[in-house]
Amino acid sequence: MTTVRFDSVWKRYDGSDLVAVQDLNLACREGEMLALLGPSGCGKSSTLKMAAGLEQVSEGEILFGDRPVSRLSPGERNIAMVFEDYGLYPRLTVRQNISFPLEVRHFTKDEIKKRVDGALELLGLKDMADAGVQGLSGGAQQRVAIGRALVRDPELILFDEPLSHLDGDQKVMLRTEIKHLQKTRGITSILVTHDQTEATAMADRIAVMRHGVLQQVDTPDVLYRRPANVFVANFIGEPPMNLLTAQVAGSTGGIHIDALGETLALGDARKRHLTNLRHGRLIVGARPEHVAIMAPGAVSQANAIVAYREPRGDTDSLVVTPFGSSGIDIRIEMPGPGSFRSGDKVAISLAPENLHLFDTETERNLEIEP
Ligand SMILES: Nc1ncnc2c1ncn2[C@@H]1O[C@H](COP(=O)(O)OP(=O)(O)OP(=O)(O)O)[C@@H](O)[C@H]1O
Repeated sequence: MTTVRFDSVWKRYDGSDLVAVQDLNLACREGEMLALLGPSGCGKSSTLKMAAGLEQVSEGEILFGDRPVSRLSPGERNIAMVFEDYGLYPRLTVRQNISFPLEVRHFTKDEIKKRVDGALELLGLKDMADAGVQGLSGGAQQRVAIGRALVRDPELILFDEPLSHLDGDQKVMLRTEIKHLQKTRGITSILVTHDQTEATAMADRIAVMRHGVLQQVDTPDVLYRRPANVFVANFIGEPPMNLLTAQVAGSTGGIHIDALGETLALGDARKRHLTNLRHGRLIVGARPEHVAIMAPGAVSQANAIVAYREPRGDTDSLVVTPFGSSGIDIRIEMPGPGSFRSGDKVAISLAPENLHLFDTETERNLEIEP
C-alpha cells in the first residue's frame, strides 16, 4: 500500500504539438480508489501509463510514498495492472494465469499454492480453476485478471477501463466486487474510466480531466453538489445539469432567467458573487430533479410544453420546452409514474437555493474560490 503523487507532471508525445497532460498536481491517498474520469483524449490513459512506467514523464515527478518513481522501469514499481481486454494468457488455465506472476518471481511452490488458492476462493473461481480461460465469460476472465493482480500483493493496482468490454449485468456485478475487494484489501488503486456511473459507483474520489487539464478532484457527492465549473457540472450527473443563460436584474441582486422570463431572488450571502460579471451575464445550472413542474392553475400559469416523456418505472424523465424560447430544452426528473404527457402545457419553476451560478467567460462556479 502506498500513496501516489503527481507533482507538476506534464506529458508531451514525441512528434506531437499537443500537450496530453498539463501540469498535473494530484494525489491518490493510501488505500483509496481514485478514478480518472473524462471524455476520450482528456489525458487519463497517459496519466495512468506514466504511473505504470509504460510512458515517460515529460516534466515533473511521480512519487509512490516518498519514493520518486519516474525513472524506474515498470518492473521496479511493484504495481499491478488490470486492462480492459483482460490481458490473459489464452492457452493457460485459470490457475496457471493467476500463478504466472508468482512463478516468474520464483516464489516457492507452497507459497504459490497458498496465494493462488486464496485468490480463487476470494474471486469465486475455485470451480473453474483448471478450465482454460478462453471459454470463460468476459466477467469471469476479468476476475481472473484481478486475481492475477491481487496475488502479488502489489503496492498499487491500476485499472484501465476494466469493465468496458462487459455487458450490463456483469458490469454491475463486477464493479461491486472490485470495490469490495479493493476496500477489504485496502489496496491503493487508480481507475481510468470515461463512464461517470462507473466512477461514481467505485471510486472514493474522482479526478475529472479535460484536454489534459485536471478540472476538479473530490468525492462523487461534492462533484455533484458543488461542481467547480460548467464542464464538471455537465459531465457529472445523468441526465446532465440544465444550463441556462441569465442576467443580473438591476441592483436587487436577483437573476433573470432568459428562457423562463422569470426573475429569482438570491439571498444576500450569494448576491456578492454576482459583482464584476461582464455585462451582468451569467450561466445558471439546475439539476433535472430540482426543476419543479406543476399543472397550470390559479397560482401558476403555463410557461412550457412537455416535448417528451420517458417513463422509467419509479421515475419519469421529461423534456420540456419553455414558451417563446427557441431551441432550449429543460430536462426534468420526477417521481414516476407521473401524469404529464407529451403536448401538456405545464408550469415549471426553479428554486434559487438549488441553482448553481457560473461565470459566462471563464465557466467557473462563481461560489467556489479558484
Ligand atoms: N502514443 C501517442 N502519441 C501521440 N499522441 C498520443 C499518444 N497517446 C495519446 N496521445 C494523445 O494524447 C492525448 C491524450 O490521450 P489519452 O489516451 O491519454 O486520453 P484518454 O482520455 O485516455 O482517451 P481515451 O479514453 O480515448 O484513451 C490525445 O490527444 C491523444 O491523441
